Amino acid sequence: MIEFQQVSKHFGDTTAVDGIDLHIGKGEFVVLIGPSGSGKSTTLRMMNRLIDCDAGRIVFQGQDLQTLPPQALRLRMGYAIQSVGLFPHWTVEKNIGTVPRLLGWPAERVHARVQALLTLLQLEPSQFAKRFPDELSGGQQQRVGVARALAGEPEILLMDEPFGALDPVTRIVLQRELKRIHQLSGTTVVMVTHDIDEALFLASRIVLFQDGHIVQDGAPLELLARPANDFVSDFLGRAELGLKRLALGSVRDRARRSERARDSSDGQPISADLTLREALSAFIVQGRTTLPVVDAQGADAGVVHFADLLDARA
Ligand SMILES: Nc1ncnc2c1ncn2[C@@H]1O[C@H](COP(=O)(O)OP(=O)(O)OP(=O)(O)O)[C@@H](O)[C@H]1O
Repeated sequence: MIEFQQVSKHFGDTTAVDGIDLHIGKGEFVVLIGPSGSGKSTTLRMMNRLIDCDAGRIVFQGQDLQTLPPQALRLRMGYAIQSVGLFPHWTVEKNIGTVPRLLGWPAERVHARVQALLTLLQLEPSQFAKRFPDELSGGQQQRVGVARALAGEPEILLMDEPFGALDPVTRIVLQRELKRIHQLSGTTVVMVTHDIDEALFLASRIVLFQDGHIVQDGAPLELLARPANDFVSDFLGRAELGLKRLALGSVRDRARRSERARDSSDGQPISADLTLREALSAFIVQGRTTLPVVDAQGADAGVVHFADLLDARA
């Protein structure tokens, strides 16, 4: 899909990105993370040529990026940023339809796409399509920003701190939506974030930057189980590595289906959808070492034991 070969970028005396190699495959959800100033945004902006690299080569869908005109390239790539950047004098509908119109889609197709995206992002079209950006909350504006980035059916979705300015509750709701959209659409996503829990929740792969270099690149569990060095452990939160690992697993995978709770004296049932970290919390709150499990419909789904959390698999 997109490949960086020994790519560097300098701003005067500053080396923002220093000879990185990175290959992002179709359908991946890659999160770029690292301390402030480590080169994440520069790397992302080189993908849609908001910034051009000054050494190395970037190949997109088999073609050298330098041979692709930036305007045409950006119509093939969705881009969502923290400040959203909606056009203030355009309705939500017109904002979301920007790229499809530029691509020359017929009006009915643009309209249908906008309606579908509003629904996907849980903004009721009859309520929101005709509103202007200043008639929306911050979270709703972010949703419109994500819908606009997805509107032209991009080959790749680039996101720079898309949920940065949101309160923690709205942020988690939007993370869940983005995860669902990624699973449904299979769109390749590259996202920059500062939030390690957001990265662990969303990423199929995490790329950790330090001083313009990639220090580690792998699946979330791989980073947590085998951090490459002390910097990686510290960045992931050394004291909480175990808890973060638990957050990657779900009760569904550990429940003993053949066991059954006798009655409510065996504890308050927990949902099979909970993470193992949430289950740990439930064990502590209820003061028990086994808990009944129920599925999304509330039906009996077995029992989970405290000891099952210690299983090294996630
Ligand atoms: N347009 C620019 N002009 C000069 N220096 C720049 C420019 N853009 C980035 N830099 C420098 O390049 C380095 C990498 O910046 P970049 O924005 O890629 O980091 P980042 O990891 O995204 O940081 P943050 O998390 O703070 O957004 C920093 O030292 C930054 O000051």
